[in-house]
Amino acid sequence: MWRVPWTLVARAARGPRRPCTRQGSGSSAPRSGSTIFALSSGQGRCGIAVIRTSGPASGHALRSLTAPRDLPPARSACLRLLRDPCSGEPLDRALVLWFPGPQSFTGEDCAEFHVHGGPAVALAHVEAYIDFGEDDNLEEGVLERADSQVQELEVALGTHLRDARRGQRLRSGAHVVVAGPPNAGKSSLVNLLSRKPVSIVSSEPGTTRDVLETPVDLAGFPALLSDTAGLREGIGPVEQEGVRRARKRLEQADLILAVLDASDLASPSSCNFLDMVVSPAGAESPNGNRQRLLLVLNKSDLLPPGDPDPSPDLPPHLLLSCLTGEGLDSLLEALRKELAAVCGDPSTGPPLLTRARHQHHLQCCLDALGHYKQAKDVSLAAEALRVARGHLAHLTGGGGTEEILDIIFQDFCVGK
Ligand SMILES: Nc1nc2c(ncn2[C@@H]2O[C@H](COP(=O)(O)OP(=O)(O)OP(=O)(O)O)[C@@H](O)[C@H]2O)c(=O)[nH]1
Ligand SMILES: [K+]
Ligand SMILES: [Mg+2]
Repeated sequence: MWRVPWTLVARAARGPRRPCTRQGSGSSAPRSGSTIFALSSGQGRCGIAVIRTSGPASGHALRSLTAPRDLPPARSACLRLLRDPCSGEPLDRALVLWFPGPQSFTGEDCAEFHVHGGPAVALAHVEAYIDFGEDDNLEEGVLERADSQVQELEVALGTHLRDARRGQRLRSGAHVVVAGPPNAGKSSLVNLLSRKPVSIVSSEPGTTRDVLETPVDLAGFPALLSDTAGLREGIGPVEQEGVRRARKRLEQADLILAVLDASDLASPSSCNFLDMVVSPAGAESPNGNRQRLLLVLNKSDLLPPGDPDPSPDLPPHLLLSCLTGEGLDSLLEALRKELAAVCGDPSTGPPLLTRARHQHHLQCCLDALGHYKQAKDVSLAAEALRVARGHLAHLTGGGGTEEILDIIFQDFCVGK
């Protein structure tokens, strides 16, 4: 909910339906051609919402909402009082920007409105009830409205917080663990993906004994790639420790790259790895998550020609030859899809919380909203909202006491 109704910007962008009687608006009728408008800030509730218009009526929309002042200088942010173009009623004090075409993102005339919203308006409703509850002018259902807005805010914050880990992965890198039986070509794959000789490669099974980490750019995503010891039983104490560490690393993986030797799928170590690592990853864990895993059948160059898939019964898999590089492009494409899901794709998904500070304040805000719901007394409920607002203000810098009083007088016509 914004203090400037969205529909008003829409109406202004379409041009006036009936003549405005306000004096000195200076607004000229829009030129022909359609003007579009959209909320261009992120999804969900926010302290400031940005509404953008593009098209010939943008200048008209901006002029009529900021009348009697004229258009701000091009491409400079200006603070303006926004008013309902017809009634002249003040709506919000907002930052506005004017981008005359063709020097704009779209090439057309564009305008931006940075308007207030969010917690100050939820909180103002409750405070109005406390301070002016006896007032006949106070609208019915104010508290019910506040309750439902708190509920919406809770849902939106919960969604953002669940995204937090994805944001952290995007910043610090997803943990991608390469695992498989001895000699499957795990180290060869790590070297291929990191484009440098990170791990020793040899024909001797049990070459890699410890976890070897290397930061890499995997299909455009930052990742921490770990090479691990081949998983097998009946070995000496040093290799056993390597296997223990490999298993531990597998538990922490955001994505497992499971490597098998395509020419050796029937061996006990391959079967054992399929049973112990690959099959369980397909099953849902008690918390409803699935371990992400890409199954790679390496050494495809050793397969007899004309036998494209050595094992159609296996779970979905990719064929690869680290020796020839065949299948690498398909693997990178599969990695890109998996990592976009793990890290979140910043170009398409909701805004990601990449900072621990953001996460902390959003969690505290969510806790305070929980206290609001439990509060038996309306003053305690308002105090909980004040705390919630304080945490959000750390992120947005808005929603002060004056702003709240402003909304009380504006929305509820009290004291008049
Ligand atoms: N033909 C063929 N040989 C490969 C391929 N990839 C790896 N190799 C060979 O397979 C052997 C084992 O490779 P590594 O990369 O050391 O295998 P690993 O899984 O790391 O082995 P451990 O660390 O001992 O568990 C080496 O001789 C590699 O040259 C491939 O695609 N084709
Ligand atoms: K080896
Ligand atoms: Mg190795």
